[in-house]
Amino acid sequence: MSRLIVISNRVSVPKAAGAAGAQGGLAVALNSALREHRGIWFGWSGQETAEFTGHLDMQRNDDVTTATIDLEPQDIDEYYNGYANRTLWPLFHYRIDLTEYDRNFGEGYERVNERFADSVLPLIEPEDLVWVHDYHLLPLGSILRGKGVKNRMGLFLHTPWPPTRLLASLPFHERLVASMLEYDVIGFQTTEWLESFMHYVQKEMGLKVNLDNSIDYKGRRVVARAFPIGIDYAEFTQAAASDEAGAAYKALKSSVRGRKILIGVDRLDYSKGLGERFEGFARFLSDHPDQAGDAVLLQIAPPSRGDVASYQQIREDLERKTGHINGAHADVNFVPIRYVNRGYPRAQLAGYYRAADIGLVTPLRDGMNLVAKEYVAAQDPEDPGVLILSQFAGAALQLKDALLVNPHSSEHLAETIKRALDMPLEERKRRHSKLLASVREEDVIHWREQFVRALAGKDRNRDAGKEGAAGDLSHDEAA
Ligand SMILES: O=P(O)(O)OC[C@H]1O[C@H](O[C@H]2O[C@H](CO)[C@@H](O)[C@H](O)[C@H]2O)[C@H](O)[C@@H](O)[C@@H]1O
Ligand SMILES: O=c1ccn([C@@H]2O[C@H](COP(=O)(O)OP(=O)(O)O)[C@@H](O)[C@H]2O)c(=O)[nH]1
Repeated sequence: MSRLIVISNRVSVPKAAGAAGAQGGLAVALNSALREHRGIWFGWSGQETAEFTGHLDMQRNDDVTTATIDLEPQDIDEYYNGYANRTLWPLFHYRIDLTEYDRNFGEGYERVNERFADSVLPLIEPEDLVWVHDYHLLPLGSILRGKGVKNRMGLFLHTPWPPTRLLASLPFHERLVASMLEYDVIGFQTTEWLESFMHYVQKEMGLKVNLDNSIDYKGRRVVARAFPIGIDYAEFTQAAASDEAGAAYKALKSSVRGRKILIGVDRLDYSKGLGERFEGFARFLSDHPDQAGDAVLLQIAPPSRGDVASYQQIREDLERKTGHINGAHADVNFVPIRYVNRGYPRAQLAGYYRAADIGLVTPLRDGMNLVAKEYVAAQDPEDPGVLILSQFAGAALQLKDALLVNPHSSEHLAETIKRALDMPLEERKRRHSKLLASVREEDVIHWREQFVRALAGKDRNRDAGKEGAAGDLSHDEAA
C-alpha cells in the first residue's frame, strides 16, 4: 500500500480532536482516514510566528504523523482570512455579495501555496500518493509539478463548486482552474458541484469531457468525480454509547421538563442559514401558539473565522435576532431559543443529538454537512427523531428520507417543524432506517477507499456511468 501524503490548510492532532469541539468536518474526516494509512498529514499549525522560517514540526500521535508549519501574520491575513475566506469561501457558497477581491489576497494566497509546496517537498517520496484538500490549496498541485513532483496527486474540494457565471466574476478564474488540472484526480462532494465544474471547463476553457469522466489537458489526463464524504460511523456510535453521551442526554432532557427539543449544531457561519432557521422557528411559534410553550430550540454555534468582518456581522445579527425572538415568545420559566456560542466534544454532542426530537440542519449552501449524518447516527432506532435538512446541503443528495426544506422560506420551515413534531412513530422509524443505512454504508472509510483507489489510478475507465460519475451528465448541456 502506498503512503499517503495528506495536505490541508489545518492539521488537527488526533489527541486533541473531540476535546476541542470547535473543529470542522474536514478535520474529523481526515483524522480517521489517516489512522488507516502510513503517511503524513501536512499543513498549517494554526499558530503564527513573527517571520516565516519553514520549520517543520513533526509529531506522532495515535498512529498519525503530522508535520506542521507556522505562518506569519501577513500570510494569515492575506491567505486564510483573505483569499480563502473573504474571496473563495463566499464565492463558492454563491454569496458574491460578500465576496471581496483584493490583489494582496491573491498574492498572499500564491505565496502561502508556494510556502506549503517548499515545506512539504522534502517529505514526498517517489511512490507516495499526494492528496490535497480544499479551496485553500487549489494551485498547490501545479506548484508541486513545477518543482518536479511526478507522483499521482489528487484534490478533494469539501465546499460546493459555484455555477460558471458566478465563478466568471473572479479575476484570473481561468488561471486558477487551469492550475487545478495538474492533479490526476479532482473530487467533489456531489454530482451537482461536479456538473458545475465540468460545465466550466467545457464552456470557459473549450475542453472536451470524455465519456470516462476524464479531461485531456496539455497532454495529461485528469479524472473528475463525486466522492460524498461520510462520518466515522464506528467511532461516532462508540462515542454515542459512552457515559459522557449518556450524561449529556440526561442533563438536556431534564432541563427542558418534558418539552420537545429541536437541535442545530453549526460553526457560526453565514452559509449555515442560522438567521433563516431562527425566523422559521419564530414563525412556527407564532403560527401554533398552542404548541409554542412545548418546544425548545438548542442552537450550538461555536465562533468561526472571527477576524473576518462578515463573520463578526453574522454573530451580531444572530445575537439581535435571538434576543428579539426570545423577548417576544419567552415566559417567566421558559426561553424558546437556547443560543450557545461554544463548541462541545463529539461524545457530548451525540447525547444532545439523541435527546433531540428534531435535527434542524438548514444551511443556505453546504458542501456536505456531517452534522446531518451524525444526528441520524445518534438516534434510538426504536424512537428516532426527525431530520429536517436543507435541499441545498450536499447531504440532501444522499439523505432523501429526511424532510427536505427550502431554508429561505420561513413558512416552509415552520410547516416542516410542525409536520416533524406530529410525525407518527411508524413514519419516523421508516425514514430513519433508510437514512441510517446510507450513513452507515457511505461512511468516511468508504469515502477514503474510493478516493484513494481513484488516486492510485486503479479504477480508470471503470466508473463511467455510475452514480457520482460525470457519465451522469449530458456533456454538452450540463448546467
Ligand atoms: O478550518 P476552519 O476555517 O475553522 O473551517 C472548518 C472547516 O469548514 C469547511 O468544512 C467543509 O468540510 C466538511 C467535510 O467535508 C463538509 O461537510 C462541509 O460541508 C464543508 O463546509 C471547510 O471546507 C474546511 O476546510 C474547514 O476545515
Ligand atoms: O461544538 C461542536 C460543533 C461541531 N463539531 C463537529 O464539527 C463538524 C462539523 O462538520 P460539518 O460538515 O457539519 O460542517 P463544517 O463545519 O465542516 O462546515 C461535525 O463533525 C461536528 O460534530 C464539534 O465537534 N463540536
